[in-house]
Amino acid sequence: MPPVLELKNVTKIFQLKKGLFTKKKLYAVNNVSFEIQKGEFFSLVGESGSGKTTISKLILRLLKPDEGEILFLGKNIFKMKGEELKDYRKKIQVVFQNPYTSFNPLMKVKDIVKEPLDIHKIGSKKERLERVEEVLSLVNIPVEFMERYPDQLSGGQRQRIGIARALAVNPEIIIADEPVSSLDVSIQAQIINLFLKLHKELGITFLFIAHDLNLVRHLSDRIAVLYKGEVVDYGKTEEIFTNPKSKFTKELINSIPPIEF
Ligand SMILES: Nc1ncnc2c1ncn2[C@@H]1O[C@H](COP(=O)(O)OP(=O)(O)OP(=O)(O)O)[C@@H](O)[C@H]1O
Repeated sequence: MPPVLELKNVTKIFQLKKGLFTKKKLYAVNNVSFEIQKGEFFSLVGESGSGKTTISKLILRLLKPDEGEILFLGKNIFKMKGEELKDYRKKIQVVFQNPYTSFNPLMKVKDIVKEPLDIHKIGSKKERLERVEEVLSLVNIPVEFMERYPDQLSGGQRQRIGIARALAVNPEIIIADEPVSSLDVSIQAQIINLFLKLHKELGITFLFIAHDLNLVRHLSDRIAVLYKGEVVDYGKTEEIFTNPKSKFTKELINSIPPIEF
């Protein structure tokens, strides 16, 4: 079976204006390669500006690479059209960083979670609502919350709703882009434990994006460390922690105190 997702020598260049008539090339993502196998918890770690969000935008086809390929189950995502592209959009779901801004405040929880099922026309009206109940229970949100609006929820509850929404269409992979960085520290551990549970119990494939290496240590099967757009360390989590190749990864390991769960 091919990897769920594979990046092959992907480069993304932004043209920055330097002066009135001069431009400078910024290699936001530079010759990046990694693969994510089915059922794997894979983390992409790097400091601010290292290219993490650009990579997730490339995977979501919101940007096009200047070089390289991105393959989903062996198929080039930039060659997909029509039904194949719709299917790709269904199979790759995202949990965003900020649960305060990622939902329509006028939509009830049940409609927020149901929306991907509506968009992809999955199931009958009744089946869609049953699926909403099912995924809410997976993220430990009581069923009575279905009638609430986002501003009636705490930050942690909102992020659980975001995760339920991503789960609704039974995706092949979930991209979680810094999903706990806007939450209180006390809530972060709860949400991290939820990701761990979903991965262990349901075998969901994750691409988890974070700036904190120690945060992803207990979650990840494998990690890629990004520095200035390049992958400087890539491999099994414990190998990276015991034998980091790059100076930057060593600094990351030593600079941040381990998180207790
Ligand atoms: N549309 C754009 N135009 C020009 N430069 C951009 C654009 N998007 C990103 N960049 C630059 O590309 C580099 C990588 O940005 P990116 O947002 O991918 O980093 P990041 O690792 O996700 O950072 P953060 O954790 O702060 O979100 C940065 O130097 C950023 O300023």
